[in-house]
Amino acid sequence: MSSSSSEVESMIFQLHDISAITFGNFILKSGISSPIHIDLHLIHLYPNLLRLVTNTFISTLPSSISYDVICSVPYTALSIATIISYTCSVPMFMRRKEVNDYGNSKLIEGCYKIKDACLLVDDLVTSGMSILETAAPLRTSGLKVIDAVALIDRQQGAEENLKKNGIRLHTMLELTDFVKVLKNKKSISDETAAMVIKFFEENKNVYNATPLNAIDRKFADIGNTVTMQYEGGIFRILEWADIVNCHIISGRGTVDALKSKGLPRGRGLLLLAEMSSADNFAKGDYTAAAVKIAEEHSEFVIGFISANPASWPGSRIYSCNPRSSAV
Ligand SMILES: O=c1ccn([C@@H]2O[C@H](COP(=O)(O)O)[C@@H](O)[C@H]2O)c(=O)[nH]1
Repeated sequence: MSSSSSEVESMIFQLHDISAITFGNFILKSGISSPIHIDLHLIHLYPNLLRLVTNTFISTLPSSISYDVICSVPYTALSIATIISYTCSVPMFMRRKEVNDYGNSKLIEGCYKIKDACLLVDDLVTSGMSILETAAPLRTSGLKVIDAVALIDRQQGAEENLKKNGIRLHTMLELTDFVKVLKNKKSISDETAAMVIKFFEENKNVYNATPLNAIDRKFADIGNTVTMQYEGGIFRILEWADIVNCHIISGRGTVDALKSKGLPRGRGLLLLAEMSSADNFAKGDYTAAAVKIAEEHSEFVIGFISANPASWPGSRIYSCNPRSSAV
């Protein structure tokens, strides 16, 4: 069974009525501002609408994809994924955004087997970053992540971004269709509709336009301390910094600790392999140790800070001069 256009239209009007579709000026996760915003978490307050949304989702799931387990992108899609799991009798597990200091401290909750094909479920995609942030720890845990489904596509680069990262995106509805339906029924003015359609025409790829945030924090302490420095304090670096850097003077525990927090969020790390100050100790065996640690953490360490990268093996993906302003 597939959803009729009248069911889809009814869903769009109800979403608009409960202010799950709003028009104004909103900053998105990708950093861009948008004249339209969708808040699908509101559907949890309206059981009939939740049923309509999840039925639409289930009836439009492509029959071509095969999967053993499903996992939601935290957290709005969690209830949608739960209902899909229940209705289709497919096991589900959950990926947390953060590991709690209490309880079982698990990042991934639920049953799965290594090499299981996992279908990711999201409510809405813009750049596709949330799906990638969810896929990274699952892949590290041995799951295959090849397909992702989302109810709404804002058509702003997610499909291309995910394809580059080996994930096929299947979406049910496009956000511009919402605008057209609301305009046709005079629920929004022609001017608002025209402004929003123009915005989408001019912002087709927010992923490529999104700048990375980096901080020259140079973490150096033991694991427990850098964990607190990374996620806590007044700066809450983990929340916003895509790339951080660290010394390896305390050993690989520093990198282990940063990775445990950063990798699930799709963050990256640069290791200080060399320094430029007179009489510094970051050379020879020290630099070689940095390379070894980087290789052991290759899914998280994206490169090095290095004074003379051409002079030693391993200055692979990205190397940045210690005096550079890039980090
Ligand atoms: O109108 C919107 C736009 C975005 N969201 C939330 O953002 C992520 C999707 O953004 P990506 O850039 O694809 O990561 C999605 O999970 C939404 O929760 C939104 O709610 N409404």
